Amino acid sequence: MVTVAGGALPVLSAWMTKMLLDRLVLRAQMPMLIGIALALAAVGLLTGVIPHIAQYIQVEMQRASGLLSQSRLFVAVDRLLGLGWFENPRHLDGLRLAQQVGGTAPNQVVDGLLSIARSVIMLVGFLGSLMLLSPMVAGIVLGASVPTLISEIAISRRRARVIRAVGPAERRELFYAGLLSSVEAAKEIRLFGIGELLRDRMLADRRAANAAKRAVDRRELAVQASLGLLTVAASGAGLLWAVYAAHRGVLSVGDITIFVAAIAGVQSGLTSVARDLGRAHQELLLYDHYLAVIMAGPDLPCAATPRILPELRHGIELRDVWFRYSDGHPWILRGVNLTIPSGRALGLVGVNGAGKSTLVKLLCRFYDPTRGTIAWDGVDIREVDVSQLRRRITAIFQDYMNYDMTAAENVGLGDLGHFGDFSRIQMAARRAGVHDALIALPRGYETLLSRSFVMESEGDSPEDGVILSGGQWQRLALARALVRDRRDFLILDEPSAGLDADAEHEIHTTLREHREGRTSLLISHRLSAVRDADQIVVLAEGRVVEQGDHATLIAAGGLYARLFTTQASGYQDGAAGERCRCAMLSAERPRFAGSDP
Ligand SMILES: Nc1ncnc2c1ncn2[C@@H]1O[C@H](COP(=O)(O)OP(=O)(O)OP(=O)(O)O)[C@@H](O)[C@H]1O
Repeated sequence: MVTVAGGALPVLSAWMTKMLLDRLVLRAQMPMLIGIALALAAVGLLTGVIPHIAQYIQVEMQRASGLLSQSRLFVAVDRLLGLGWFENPRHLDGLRLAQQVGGTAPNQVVDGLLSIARSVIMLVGFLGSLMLLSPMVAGIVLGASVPTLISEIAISRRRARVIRAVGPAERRELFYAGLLSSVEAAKEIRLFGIGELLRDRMLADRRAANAAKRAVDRRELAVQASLGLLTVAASGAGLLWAVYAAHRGVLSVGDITIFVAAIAGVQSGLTSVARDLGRAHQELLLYDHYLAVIMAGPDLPCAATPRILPELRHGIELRDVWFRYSDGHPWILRGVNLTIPSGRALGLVGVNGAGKSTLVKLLCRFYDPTRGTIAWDGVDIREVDVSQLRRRITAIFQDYMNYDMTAAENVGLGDLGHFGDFSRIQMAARRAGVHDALIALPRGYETLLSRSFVMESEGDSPEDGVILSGGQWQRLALARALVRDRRDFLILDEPSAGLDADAEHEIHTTLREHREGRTSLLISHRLSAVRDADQIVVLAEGRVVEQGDHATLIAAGGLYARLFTTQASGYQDGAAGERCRCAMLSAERPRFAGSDP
């Protein structure tokens, strides 16, 4: 309705102007002239109001489709089960473009089509008027617009290509901008004085993106300018013909008015049809990125008929597990065989880069082994539903998250089924030794752990948020793992790396009690923390090189014994401490039986 009116009103206005002028020349009666003038004013009023109504409807539609597309996009992202997709820069570029166009493209296309419909209605009206006055001029003006149409489509393709090509630079620019404004990076940026370097890189990326876009703009400008000349020449010729015809008395004064309006209308109608078609075409090309994310297949193979995952009774077994992150990467795990018996604690030890956290990622099925299998009571974990597997596991990861949410939410996220269960949250926080610190916060457990956001609903001032210390954050992450109670398998990847000596001792005592009778995997560089484990596995260069309980491994005098002795002596005196540091550094490249001599 708004579209039809938007297209028809200019034509109506032109015809009414013609009528008015012709009646004036013919000295028609005053009431008739006033009637036409009033009708013309009403048309003018509608012409003024309708664009605002159209604008309102357009923005409202944009909001609705933006919400829908954002929701669908992140449902699709959340459906991805593994981590591999998120480590692929092409996917991340695609995701950014998808976010950019997902909400706007459908609207832009609909707007474009409505605008084309409006222009076509106006075109038909003016072209019809022009045909009545001079079919030849109508043909010339129409013909002159064909090159514009073709060039708009070509430019829209080129623009879509450029938007795709500058994606990585724009994402890097966002990354640098994020660093320059993030509180986490602020310390290093200031101390190392790297702000200028980051800023220069950010601006270089922006300049590169701008240069690529400018090249298309310039091309468009050149093409449009030359085509504009062609159109002006065509309409100028038409106007000359009209003046000549009026001079000969073939056209009236009113005819001249409508002729001028029709030429301008046809030209602007054709230009906007070409422009809208080009834009809609460009949006559709970019919309492919949104569809690619929405329709992405599963990133991990899913069993057609998943097997039921039983409660863990016997154990988790890795059978000849080989893994590398991609064909181009080196092997990280090389034929690992090990069993985590049900109800027992397994300690996993190894120098930096040995593959411990990678093994954790495989156990949670963030990746599948490249070769070999991981079996849960004999069932290959690839044959069960991933979410079922993960429901049976709880973990604190080495690179745990700090959420800018309240303290209670930071813990409660560990078990969404009991998200609001404050007594459970409190119990987990007590176990993790962070309860006292949380109740001492300005709003206790309801304190927002952020200096980046405020709780607007609570009317907080920006100064009210709190940032915890590193060790407190770590305890909170531990509480998040512990609130997820009654799970079959507990993974603790460096749960005490950021804790002071007392806290570490206290946490490990608590965890020891908590692990009692549960199946757990404990990874720690502090060997005193793993010495109580039922079995300790030493991983080096992706292989299990030693296995046994603490006493057996010490007696064997291998890598574990060396690391343990070095660490223990480091606590005894300064000189030994220095030896310890050197030994730990040399342990970066361990020597063990069967390795380099
Ligand atoms: N996503 C990844 N893509 C490619 N390589 C990776 C990835 N994650 C880890 N690696 C590589 O895998 C190797 C093992 O890393 P992993 O984090 O498993 O070691 P780790 O034994 O846990 O070490 P640390 O004791 O330092 O935590 C390292 O060489 C690392 O560079």
